[in-house]
Amino acid sequence: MIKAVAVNKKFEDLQAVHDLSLHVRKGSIYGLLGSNGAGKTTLLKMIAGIYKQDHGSITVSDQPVYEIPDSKQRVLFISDQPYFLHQTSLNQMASFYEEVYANWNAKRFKQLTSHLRMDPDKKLSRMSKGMQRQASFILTLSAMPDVLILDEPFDGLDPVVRQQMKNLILQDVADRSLTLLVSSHNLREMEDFCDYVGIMHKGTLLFERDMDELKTDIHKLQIAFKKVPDKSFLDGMDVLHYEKRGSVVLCIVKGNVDEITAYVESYQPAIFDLLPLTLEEIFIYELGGVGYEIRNLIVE
Ligand SMILES: Nc1ncnc2c1ncn2[C@@H]1O[C@H](COP(=O)(O)OP(=O)(O)OP(=O)(O)O)[C@@H](O)[C@H]1O
Repeated sequence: MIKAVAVNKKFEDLQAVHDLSLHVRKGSIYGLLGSNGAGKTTLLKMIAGIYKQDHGSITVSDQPVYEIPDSKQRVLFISDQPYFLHQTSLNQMASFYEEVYANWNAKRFKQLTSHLRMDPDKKLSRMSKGMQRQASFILTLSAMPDVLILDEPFDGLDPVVRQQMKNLILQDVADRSLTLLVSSHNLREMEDFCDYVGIMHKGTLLFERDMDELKTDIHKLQIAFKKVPDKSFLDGMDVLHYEKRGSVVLCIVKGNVDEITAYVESYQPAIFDLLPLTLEEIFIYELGGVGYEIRNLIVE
């Protein structure tokens, strides 16, 4: 659905996005994580057709977004700073959206406004930051996009509204295969919300993976032995990290659960636990030093 290939973007001397390729499948939720200044917003704006890339190609449903203005009907972007026309209310913005977006759904607009208990006649500039953000969601979801691009969308929302917004999005993903690309610093929130995750660092994509695969492919082993075997024990597994504390061995390994279990049990451990890792732990072990740097920056 969204394909970026070898994309570059420079601001004067600063290479904000460097040779970046990314693929978001239709009907999936792709979480773009990364430290401050990694280039997430720049990339999202290029995918939304707001900036033009210097090199490389960006397509949505095989059409180049920047060159084909019609794609702006289907690809909508909610920025981290909501923007509304001067002195307008939600109802007035809705009239504007109705003129611009061919798929505008007035019934949905009314339902969402009432569901979120928003006053549609109140001036948006007099609303709180969180309410303005909700107004952006209402307008954007009522325009019925095929692709929604969100830049740190949940910042400034209280936990109840945060969950309501996520539920609305999930409903559109399930009902009409909405494709979502969302940037965030909040690793824990993205862990539960996304199907795919990509990590940007200094303008490049370090890592792009399916969330389920990611979690089923890497494990933490805690093994207590009566007599700890020598280090050749590790040679039979793909070990990312190893620690020995007395008779207890702690390993982070990649691979198939059944194969790892059979291998460890052949050494007749006294106690053996195989545990899942959090997304945060996976980054740290998979990305080595960069993982530590990212963890410090992107976890709340
Ligand atoms: N319009 C611009 N003009 C000049 N430099 C820019 C512009 N927009 C972004 N940059 C620079 O490009 C780099 C990437 O910025 P970007 O906003 O894309 O990062 P980000 O990952 O979204 O960061 P954050 O998480 O802090 O929002 C930064 O060094 C930023 O200063």
